[in-house]
Amino acid sequence: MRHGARQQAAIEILSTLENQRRPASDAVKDWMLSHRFAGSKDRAEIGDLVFGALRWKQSSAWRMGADDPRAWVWGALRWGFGREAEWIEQSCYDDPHAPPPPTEAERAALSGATLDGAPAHVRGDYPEWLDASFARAFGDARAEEGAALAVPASLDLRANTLKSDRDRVIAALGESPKLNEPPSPTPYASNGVRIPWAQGRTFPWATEQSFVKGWFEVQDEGSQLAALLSGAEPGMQVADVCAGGGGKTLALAALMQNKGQIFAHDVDGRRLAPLKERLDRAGVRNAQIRAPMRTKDALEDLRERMDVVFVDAPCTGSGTWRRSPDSKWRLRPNALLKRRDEQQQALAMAAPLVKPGGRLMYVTCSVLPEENEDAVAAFLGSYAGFAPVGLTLDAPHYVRTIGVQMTPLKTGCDGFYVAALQRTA
Ligand SMILES: C[S@@+](CC[C@H](N)C(=O)[O-])C[C@H]1O[C@@H](n2cnc3c(N)ncnc32)[C@H](O)[C@@H]1O
Repeated sequence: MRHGARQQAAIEILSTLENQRRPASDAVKDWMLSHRFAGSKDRAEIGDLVFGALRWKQSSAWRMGADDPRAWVWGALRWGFGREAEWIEQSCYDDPHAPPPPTEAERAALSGATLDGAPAHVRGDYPEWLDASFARAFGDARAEEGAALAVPASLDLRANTLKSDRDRVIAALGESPKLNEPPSPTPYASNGVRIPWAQGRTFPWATEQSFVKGWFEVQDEGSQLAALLSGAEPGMQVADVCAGGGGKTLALAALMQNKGQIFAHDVDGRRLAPLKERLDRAGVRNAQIRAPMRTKDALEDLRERMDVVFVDAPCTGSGTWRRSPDSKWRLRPNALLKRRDEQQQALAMAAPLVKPGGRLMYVTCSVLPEENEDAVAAFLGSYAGFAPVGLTLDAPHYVRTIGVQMTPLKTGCDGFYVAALQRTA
């Protein structure tokens, strides 16, 4: 396929999404299945175009003066991926399968449109209904913060110190012919490895020998820093009560060096399914998976015994919009309300497990104050015996009334919020 045909494919995929509330990745997959002639390079570039269109949808619509898939795709090409207006126009003339060439108005927009006078939610490509939340979180920097949440993200890995170390992971991956350049250390997390985003390329990390041997896990640097901030150490008793697929469990277990005990639980037992295999591959020997039980509290015997209880709370995921740009447009106010309820339930489940003097960690991959410092304040309002603890984060971040906030703009990782509470009574 030539560039024009790829643009047309992206426009078609985005048009089908217009009437359906489903993940863009599903629509891309469906299109690929029904267009078997598309090669791997086509697939990668069409995927980038679809996601790019969604990343910068509002700012593209503003600049192009039209809010439709054609405007979003060309907006992404022009201002997201930096293609010249002439290149875009020429790609339409070169190819019978391309979209009709730009009109006079479109040509003028592609060569000279700006975001002058656009409101913050348009400049920052985030939903208008979240403007008050973004203003609370970031004030005048909200458009810039939103824009940084729209840019494609690097692939971050965590070297697993139970089996390897960062230098060995970098050396092993550096030999891969599938990478343009060797990976580098992430700037703040001690075991982080970063593979920069490259247009039209996805790195098939799961087939790397070093992955199969358990040398690394895929984990954003912000998530690694959240685990480090917990203070989990060898010999401790730790409960990860929102363990899901176990990204944090694995990071916490590595910090514990197989000494002490880590308990992984989730209210949804199905989410724990991949964990056993992941723990085995990573060489973790001190983890117990505690699936929920129908008639009994699966965590009953852990009450008041834990040094650290980690709540990686269910949230909107607004801090990960770089990785799933369509989710920002699918998010609705009632989903935020639901997540806020779940956050209080998760904290209520976690609190009784903390021993006196122990720590309750509350973490989200969100930038919205409602599910971050507000959630912690609401918990503190109804539970006596916990007090916020200051956190030392050696990376640029926002300090909140309680806890710390990392963002792509400030910290260079996904938007993670972390708070630590100590049990005082
Ligand atoms: C952010 S995800 C966890 C991700 C995981 N810790 C990781 O690092 O891979 C949040 C988890 O909280 C769980 N959870 C806990 N309490 C919940 C509640 N009351 N309602 C919904 N989900 C809840 C969800 O099932 C989900 O697996």
